[in-house]
Formats: sequence, structure tokens, C-alpha cells
Amino acid sequence: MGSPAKVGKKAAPPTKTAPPAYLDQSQLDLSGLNLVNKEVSKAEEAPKMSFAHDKLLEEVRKSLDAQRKGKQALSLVVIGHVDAGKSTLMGRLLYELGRMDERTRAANERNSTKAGKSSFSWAWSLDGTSEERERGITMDVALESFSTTKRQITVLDAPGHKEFIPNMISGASRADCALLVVDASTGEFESGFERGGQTREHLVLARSLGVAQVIVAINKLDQVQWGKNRYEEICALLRPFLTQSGFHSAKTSFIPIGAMLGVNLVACEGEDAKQLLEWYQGPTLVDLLDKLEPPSRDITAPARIPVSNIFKGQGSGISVSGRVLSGVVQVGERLRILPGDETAVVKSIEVEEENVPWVAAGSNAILALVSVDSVQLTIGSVLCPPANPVPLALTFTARILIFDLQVPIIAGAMVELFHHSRDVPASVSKLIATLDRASGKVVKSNPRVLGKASSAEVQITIRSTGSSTRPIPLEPYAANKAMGRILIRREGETIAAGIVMEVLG
Ligand SMILES: Nc1nc2c(ncn2[C@@H]2O[C@H](COP(=O)(O)OP(=O)(O)OP(=O)(O)O)[C@@H](O)[C@H]2O)c(=O)[nH]1
Repeated sequence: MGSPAKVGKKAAPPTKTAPPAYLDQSQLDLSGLNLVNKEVSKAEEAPKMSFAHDKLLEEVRKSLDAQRKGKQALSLVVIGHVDAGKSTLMGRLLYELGRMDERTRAANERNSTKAGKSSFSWAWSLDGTSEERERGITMDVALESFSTTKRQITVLDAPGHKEFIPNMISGASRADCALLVVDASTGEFESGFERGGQTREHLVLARSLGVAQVIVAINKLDQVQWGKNRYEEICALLRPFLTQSGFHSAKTSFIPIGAMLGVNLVACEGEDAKQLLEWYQGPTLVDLLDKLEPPSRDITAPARIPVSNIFKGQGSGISVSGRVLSGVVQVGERLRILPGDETAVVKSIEVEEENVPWVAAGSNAILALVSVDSVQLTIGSVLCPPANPVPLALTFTARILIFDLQVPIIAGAMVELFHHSRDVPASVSKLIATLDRASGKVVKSNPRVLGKASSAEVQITIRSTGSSTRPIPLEPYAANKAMGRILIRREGETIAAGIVMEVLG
């Protein structure tokens, strides 16, 4: 993940990135209703670029080389069934690592107790909105960062509740690795793991979105007297499912923890860890985080930045957050906003709460934009170089893997298409062929239906919303892996994942 030496402290830290359905009014105004004062935004002075493209790539390479010798950066999505303890784990870990000070911890404890939610005290900082705190659940994706000895980690705390799967998808599509949290309490692991539980769904979604490494944190072991048998039972149930979902065993690790008590996060010691230490002498969570391998970054490909959130920046400007999927972008650069024919100039870039002169593939960044007419800027827009725009698709072909299905897919089936933070109504307009799952070879052309656990090539068409049908920016997987992954849902269930083969128009 690339970002250079910091050039100054950030001004306004938006720590939450909220997907479309849960935006507050001001965000809605900006992203959907075009109430931003265009004149002012246009009038802002655009900065000049500091580097020619080749020089910039050289800078980025140097910086990435230096990173390899120091702390490598990666982003981690925290996933798992509702109430598994994801936010508690993150809150406690931030505290143990010194990222949350004692005053904040005490204030969280006071405020959560006052609200009658003392058990959510560690989750208080991450579940930052009043509705989240009231309901005791995460709704949107919270962004935090911390560093271990060898890694600089951006954490995306995803919601576990089924209702917020689109937000989880948006979070996972910005991550390199996953931390799956499961609740070891009697009956709780089972309900998260059964059909319809989010333990399974989150794992499948994360893998389908390209996340290949996962740490499984078996949490709340204090609830089962730190039982070794229970820990091993859960590992044994999860292992085959992980393999079946496409996680290589070498890229999967398991760890027993007690998030609330802070056991085996940074250290495994003290009174609370006594029972665990009777049978566990393995690594701590931080030891495992330190071993996560950042995937390779494609910095030479054209820049692609899907917008995951839009908010009012400092003064009159507009800021967007999103992950740089490929390429590099610098301050002063003009970017095209797709779909649409608008461009914007990057006024400043913020990574990990610091201003930086450029940002490269792998980083989650906030870009302040000027010289922009916000009318065409929405969540799901993709920023890219004007000379190398991302293709727009109304119809495309895809190879898909079908999951568990109640009703088979037939030609014309109405679905919801998910691509990064965007979801649009679509239809499976043509069933081209069923494929052999292992070899990808055609088994049958023009099948009449697609059943569960099958693999197929299909044509997908975006359906109209209201009076218009807007194409969406996506790219064949062969051209850009991260831009070429899609998920298909129907009636609140994820029914397939796939890769884009060809954009037909
Ligand atoms: N006993 C015990 N309770 C825990 C532990 N970790 C979390 N909890 C409790 O589990 C409940 C849910 O914790 P959260 O951190 O909100 O769970 P979550 O996975 O973030 O929930 P969502 O984001 O809404 O899916 C809270 O009451 C926590 O206090 C633990 O290690 N032991």
C-alpha cells in the first residue's frame, strides 16, 4: 500500500465512512441532491502537480521499497456474525496498543454506563453514531488505524447484522485481509455458523471480493471457562468451511482471545489469562497481525478509485473517500468522474489522518476535490485519469459461482448487482453456458436454469431506475482484478459472486 512521507496534519478527520443508505442529511445533500454550491466549488484554486508521471512512479517505488524494510501497510476488514465482539475487540486492541488514551476509555465507560449499555463500553468509540450506540450494533463501516512492530494497519470494522450486508461488502472491497471474529459462547457460535448466519456469509463475501488471508479470532472464551475443547471444536467446524470457501490453509490462522478482558490481544498474561495459559502458548493476535502479507500492488495500471463516501470538505470543497485500487494519484492531478462527463482536480490527499502529496494502489484515502460540479459525483462513482477512463457498462458478460439458492436462476431473473460501494438493480439477461467448476470449461451451452453450487457464464444487464438507466463503471477482471469483481444478491441473500469477462456496451 503506498503513501509517502506525511506533509502535514489533517484538518478534519472523518473516521466513519457511511454507505448510501445510512448517510446523514448533509451527506445526502452532497451525494444525491446536488445542493452543493457549484459556483464556489468551481472557483476554488486548483493546485499544480509536483511530479511528471514517470518521476512520480519512481518516488512511489522508492517509498514502497523503504516500506518493505520498515512497516508494510495493509488494510484489514473485521467481519463476523452480529454481536461476535468485533467492535469490542477493536476498541480494546486500540487501547492496548496505545491508540486510545485512558481519558477516552474512561469517557466511553462513563457514557456507555449512563446510556445503560455498559457492556458496549469498548465498542463505544467505533460504534460512533447515536443510533448505533442505542441499538448496540454497528451499522456502517468504521475506519481506524494502528501499527504493530512490522505493519501499519488500516482497520475497517464492518457491521455484523444481516440488514447491513451492503455496508459490509463496501468495507470488504476495500480490504487486503480479514479478521473473522466468532463468539465461542454455548449456542452462539452455532447460530452464527448455521445457514443464514453471517459467519458463513461474511467469509464467502470476503473471499469473493479478493480477500485471501484470514485470521479467525475465537472470542468470548471467558464465557466457556477458556475451554480448550470448545476452542478446538470451533476450529474443527470452521476449517473445512474455510477451505471450501477458497481460503488456503497456509493463509488461515486461528487464535483464542477474550476481547473484553484484553486477553491474548497484545499479551497473554495476568490473572485473566491464567486459564488460557494452562493450554495455550501460541502467538498473540498482534503476533499474527504482524505476519499478514500485503498483496502486490499494481501501481503502473491506470488509477481507479471507487468512491465509498462523499462529504463536505473544508471550506467550500468536496471530499471523497475510497480505496485506490490501482495506479497512483497526486495533488494537482485532474481526474475524470465516471459515470458522467465531469472532472475534478485533487486539492489535497489524506491518508491515515495525515496530508500527503500522492497516494498509490492499496491505500484508503480521502481526496479533497476542487473544480468539480458535484452533480455527477455519487457513491460508487469511479475516479480515473481522463486519458484512461474506466469502461461504462449497461450490459456485460460474467463468470459466476452460484451459492446456496432457494429458487434457481432463469434468464431474466431480477437481481441486485454489487460492485464496490454501488448496488444497482440488474437482471441475468442471458444464460450463456454452465461451466465445469474446476476447469472452467463449457459443460452446456444455453442452459435453461442455473442451480445451486453451479458455475456459469451469464450476461448481466443493468435495469432502469425510474426514468433512466445509468451505466456503471466496471472493468473486465483480466484488465483490473479489483474492478472486475461482482456480487449478485436477491431478496437479501447473496446468491452468486463472479468476475467480469467482457463489457458489451
Ligand atoms: N463475555 C464477553 N463478552 C464480550 C466479549 N467481547 C464482546 N463481548 C460482548 O458482546 C456484545 C457485542 O459486542 P460488540 O463488540 O458490539 O459486537 P459486534 O460484533 O461489534 O456487533 P455488530 O457490529 O453489531 O455485529 C457486547 O455486549 C460485548 O460486551 C468477550 O470477550 N467476553
